[in-house]
Amino acid sequence: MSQPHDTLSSISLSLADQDKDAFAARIGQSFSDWGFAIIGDHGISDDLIAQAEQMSRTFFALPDDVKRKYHIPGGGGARGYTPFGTEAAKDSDIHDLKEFWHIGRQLPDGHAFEPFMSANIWPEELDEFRDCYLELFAAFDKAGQRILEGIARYLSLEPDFFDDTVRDGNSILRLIHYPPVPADSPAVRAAAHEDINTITLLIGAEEAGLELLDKQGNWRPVTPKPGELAVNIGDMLQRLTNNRLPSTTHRVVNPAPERRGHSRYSMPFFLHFRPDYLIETLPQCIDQNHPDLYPEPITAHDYLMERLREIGLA
Ligand SMILES: O=C(O)CCC(=O)C(=O)O
Ligand SMILES: [Fe+2]
Repeated sequence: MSQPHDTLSSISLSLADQDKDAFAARIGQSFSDWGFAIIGDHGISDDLIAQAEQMSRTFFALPDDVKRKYHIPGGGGARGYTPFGTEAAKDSDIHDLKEFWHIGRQLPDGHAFEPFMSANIWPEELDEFRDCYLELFAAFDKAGQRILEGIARYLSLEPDFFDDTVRDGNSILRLIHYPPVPADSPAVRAAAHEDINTITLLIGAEEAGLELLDKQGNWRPVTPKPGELAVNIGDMLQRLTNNRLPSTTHRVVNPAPERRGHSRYSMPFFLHFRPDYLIETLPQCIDQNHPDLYPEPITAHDYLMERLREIGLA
């Protein structure tokens, strides 16, 4: 049962409805072995995914000057459009080969978290854009909550432990376009990095390229089937769990020569804690063999700011 599995196999989220403990054991094992899990039957409808993928293709096909109207200078890419050649991984001086759009949580007017979370902007060229991605945001939130319930059970926490920690959290839906890659490009689509947040749920990784760095130091392709999610642990959850659930380094490599002429589209949802949530090592994850690696608690917001500065986005 606790033997490390040698491949990343797909886990059905519907198992959580039939046998909560079995689901928790399987995803817990997958996350502790790999920092990743492939999740099927996640409840996000095929139609919604297809519409969202189509909308992303349509948006990124707009002329450059139209897209750039939605770039907020000095906004760190928190909302709206970030052009090709802006984001670089930590300690990297070569930019990733991608452009992206960020959608944040829609807070009701006057919400206490407004100072931490900018308002969304929407492209006026695409009528259904707002509704489509707000629906996808909500669907990701719901799937994420069910996955977090499994993680809570795995860690011997109350099953609803994470509900309050992520309520109205600073989560972000990112639409990414990786354009065709010239043969002589020195850069890669996305350089090796770790995600900063709690967990990430990704649609679109069936187009090859995503790789994780395993515990032996080898790069391994992450290959969900169409419609499945690739889910990974971020630095904030790694920190909360005293590294019991690792935030695994991953990257998106350039395609084989015959696919270089094709774009790649993906849609990660970075599920975040509430900005005021204090990330303080879980006592369940500290023992004699695992002393507390993070004796200084930090709020999710302060941690995020620290990390965004490192990648040139704050
Ligand atoms: O596009 C992908 O498959 C992964 C993207 C990613 O890792 C990220 O944006 O943090
Ligand atoms: Fe990532």
